[in-house]
Amino acid sequence: MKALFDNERLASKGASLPLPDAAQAVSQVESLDWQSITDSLNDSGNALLKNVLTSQDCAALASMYGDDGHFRSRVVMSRHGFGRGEYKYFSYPLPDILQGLRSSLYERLAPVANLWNQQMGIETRYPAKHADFIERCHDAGQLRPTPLLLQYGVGDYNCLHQDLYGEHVFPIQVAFLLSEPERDFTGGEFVLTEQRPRMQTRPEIVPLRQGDAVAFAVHHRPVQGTRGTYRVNLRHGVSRLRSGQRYTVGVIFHDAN
Ligand SMILES: O=C(O)CCC(=O)C(=O)O
Ligand SMILES: [Fe+2]
Repeated sequence: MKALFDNERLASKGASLPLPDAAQAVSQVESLDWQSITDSLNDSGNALLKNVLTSQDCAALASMYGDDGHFRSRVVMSRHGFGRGEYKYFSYPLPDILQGLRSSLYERLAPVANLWNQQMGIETRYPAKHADFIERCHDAGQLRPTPLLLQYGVGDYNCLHQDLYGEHVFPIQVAFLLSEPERDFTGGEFVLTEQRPRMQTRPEIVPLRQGDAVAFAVHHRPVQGTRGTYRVNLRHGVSRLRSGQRYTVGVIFHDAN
């Protein structure tokens, strides 16, 4: 339980650890097996990205929670019926590690997003570079950064939802687990549901460890059926924490109105 108390102490004091270096995290992203991640996204709408962040990166990111200089706003989930727990949206400029992860992940995911749109008969195509997609968001008035840091304590949970913030949507997002299951917290599973036309909803738990990430569909994805392609509707959330404290970083590629 030591790490938990360290996190708690840091968060409550508002002390941040030294900022992690972006270069190592980006090279970790680049060394992942993107063919198998792409296959997993196409087959099941989500993919596990193992060991992207070191435990030091995770501790440094979680410790930012107490330092309001990094954030543009704070949301207490129970006030909005979103669940229980809270989160803060980062402000621009993002910490280097998040800026680096956001653009390197985008470059790998954009081809998958383009294939999905083609299969779903959606005309939108995504440029190769994240900066060009962000310019499209900003030109449409979606100016506010969406990457966020979430904090859960005992009894907290995140209701099933979709992170849509305006007309422009990048259809895949990524969440990083900063805490270690069974050591720092119990419960608190990352949950995905997939609603298929005229069928019952399919649940899935993604078994994340500290430093892992999950890439998943924001709202729809194509599924190949016997009579052609159909669209399924996805939501994600977090089951109730039974004990401890859990931090995550969410990387959403579109900006918000
Ligand atoms: O805390 C989590 O695992 C889920 C976070 C989330 O909703 C998001 O990253 O959009
Ligand atoms: Fe979310």
